[in-house]
Amino acid sequence: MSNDQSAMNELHWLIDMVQTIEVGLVVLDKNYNIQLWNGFMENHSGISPNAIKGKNLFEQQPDLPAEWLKQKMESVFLLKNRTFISWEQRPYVFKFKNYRPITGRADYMYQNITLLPLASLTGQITHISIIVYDVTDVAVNKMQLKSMNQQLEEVSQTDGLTQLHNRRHWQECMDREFERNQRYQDQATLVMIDIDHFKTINDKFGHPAGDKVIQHIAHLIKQSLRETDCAGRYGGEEFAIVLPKTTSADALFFTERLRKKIEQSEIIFENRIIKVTVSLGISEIGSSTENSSVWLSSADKALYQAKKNGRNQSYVYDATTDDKA
Ligand SMILES: Nc1nc2c(ncn2[C@@H]2O[C@H](COP(=O)(O)OP(=O)(O)OP(=O)(O)O)[C@@H](O)[C@H]2O)c(=O)[nH]1
Repeated sequence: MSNDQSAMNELHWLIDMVQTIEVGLVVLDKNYNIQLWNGFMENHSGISPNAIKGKNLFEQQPDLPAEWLKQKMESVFLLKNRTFISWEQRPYVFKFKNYRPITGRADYMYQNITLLPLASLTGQITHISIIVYDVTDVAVNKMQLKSMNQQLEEVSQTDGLTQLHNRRHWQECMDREFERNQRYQDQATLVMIDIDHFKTINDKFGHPAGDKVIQHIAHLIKQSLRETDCAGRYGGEEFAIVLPKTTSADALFFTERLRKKIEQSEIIFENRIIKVTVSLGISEIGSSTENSSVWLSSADKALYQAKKNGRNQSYVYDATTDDKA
């Protein structure tokens, strides 16, 4: 075979490969007129190379992000460097429908794109190539994994019975708020809530009824919170709330409103009416609150005092009478 024949064969093979490869290939001149549009592009756009050749890309594909893409291509022409566009930066450039059955959850094909400067025989950059990779499978897998990790993280931070933060995560919230408070010299108050005579409820109505009472209280707590408040189930029938930017006087308004709401509410369990009350301990960060453990224990002392004073009430921690509490 002569050299000429061999070169012709190679060219023929290359053209065949360009047409059938599972990657989109487009060549444009400086005016964005299409010089090459391979089989992949035809299959996904429904437009044949013959129909589109010589025509302006942006007129033929009106869904393209024209200004943004032109800017990218201008810099490729200017700097003579290739540019890479990831699906994470922009899910797709060409709006091609996704037909893959496994990745049926994605409406459009996710794409990685390379913009490649093409030099003429004289070394000038006269054309640009757009290479389109279908990365729908990778993108969908990655997004599924991310959403599963988010769900796992949420589950690991949530109390199963009440959907409030669990103790560990709530404690992280409290530590963070304490540190923020120390840095900005702000106000913050901690509230501990305990259901009164809960053992009696369990004994009288049974453990499932007790669980329903816990859920009911958690629901009323959630209803009363602001976006920035952080509430958790601290123990069996004990709840804890961090109220950022709140003084103990303001917290007392909050706890009394919540306490009355709980007192006035009823839980129906197997056609029986259960009524409960709660006791609440309040502690604002003050000069003697050395660390978050001290903050927590002062709210606990206030709660103890509320119980001691007869239950169904709020009690504000007072550092000056701490010994007596
Ligand atoms: N149903 C149910 N009961 C729980 C759960 N966790 C803890 N308890 C029960 O809660 C009761 C707590 O009782 P105590 O700590 O003695 O206090 P109390 O009866 O609430 O009385 P005071 O707090 O002094 O008003 C115990 O009987 C625990 O078994 C839970 O998840 N579900």
